[in-house]
Amino acid sequence: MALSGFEGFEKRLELHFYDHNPTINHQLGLRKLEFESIQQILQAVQCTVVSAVGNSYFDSYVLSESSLFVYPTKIIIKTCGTTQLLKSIIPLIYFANNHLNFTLSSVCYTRGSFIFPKSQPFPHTSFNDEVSYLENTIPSNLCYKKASILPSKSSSHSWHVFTATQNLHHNHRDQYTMEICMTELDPILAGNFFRRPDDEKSGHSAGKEMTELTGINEINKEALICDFAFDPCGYSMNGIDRERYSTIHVTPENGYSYASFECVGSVNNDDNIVHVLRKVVQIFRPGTMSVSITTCDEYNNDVWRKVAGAVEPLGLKCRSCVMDQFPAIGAIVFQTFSPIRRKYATK
Ligand SMILES: C[S@+](CC[C@H](N)C(=O)[O-])C[C@H]1O[C@@H](n2cnc3c(N)ncnc32)[C@H](O)[C@@H]1O
Repeated sequence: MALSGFEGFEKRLELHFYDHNPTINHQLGLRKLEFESIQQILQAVQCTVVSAVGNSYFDSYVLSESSLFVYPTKIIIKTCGTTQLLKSIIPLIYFANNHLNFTLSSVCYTRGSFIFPKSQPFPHTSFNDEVSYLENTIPSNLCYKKASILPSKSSSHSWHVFTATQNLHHNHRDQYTMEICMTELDPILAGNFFRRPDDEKSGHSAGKEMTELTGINEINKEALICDFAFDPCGYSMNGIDRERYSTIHVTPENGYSYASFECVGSVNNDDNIVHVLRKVVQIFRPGTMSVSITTCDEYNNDVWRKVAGAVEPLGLKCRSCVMDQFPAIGAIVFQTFSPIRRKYATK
């Protein structure tokens, strides 16, 4: 941990691969990578697996610093603290290529603004360094590239995005990814993510207790939840529901409290966005919250209204809203919110 405090803001990488031998790899694809290979990739990042669970669609790992999801042709890896996430790219490409004959076809890197930027090691020392590292690391077939910082009125919340793809075809037209970052959590609610001293519980059973006490289990009642409570505080969970993941990570320490929520969903069922946003706000009551939604261009025209309409009745006000387009990835709408008054509405 940095001397200043734990860096909650995660770095997130989503990598898509092209499978040259779909008949040999069957439907498992990247899920066939051996656990030793995954451990080597995580060693480069400097984190470890805390627990793992899978279903017939994908494998989900809770990490010492956040989460990893492995689908047949897609990997999502999200890490916080002072981890070196971008160092996973070279071993990932190596294992996917040499063990499975997969080729990297797209990269999407996103992150918020670090609370302790000076504590970050290379290549996370600045967004410029991250972009240079990415450009020097990814193969040349990923020729459609874009780097952008989506600003907000609050200097502590801006959204850093780098994308690179090998073609302009949009693969997931009916899917959205929602990434929520929250700071200045309500101190009483943040207290739910501290363990009682000498509780003698395992990280798993203490995590399960936090999941139920806070209502995290009600965000998606269909999801299988893999949760973990750190000692003396901190919480991580992955939810798996058919082909969809969700994930929450909490750094509850006062002064640099932070929580994140991320999920994927279908644009055809966007009522879910409203339900999820409202639950998340009620669990953390943040002082500042950012919401980033990535999806196909057409849908994003009115998603910002849906997001604002979900959280404004709870006492939050939209302070900024920007949109940017990325080749093949789609549009990203980035909004920030803070309470109208210090006190939240109770409904
Ligand atoms: C790994 S968790 C959740 C990560 C998530 N990205 C976040 O910060 O919100 C981080 C929280 O757990 C605490 N923690 C306790 N032991 C830890 C450990 N061994 N590794 C990482 N975090 C630990 C940190 O102080 C922090 O409050």
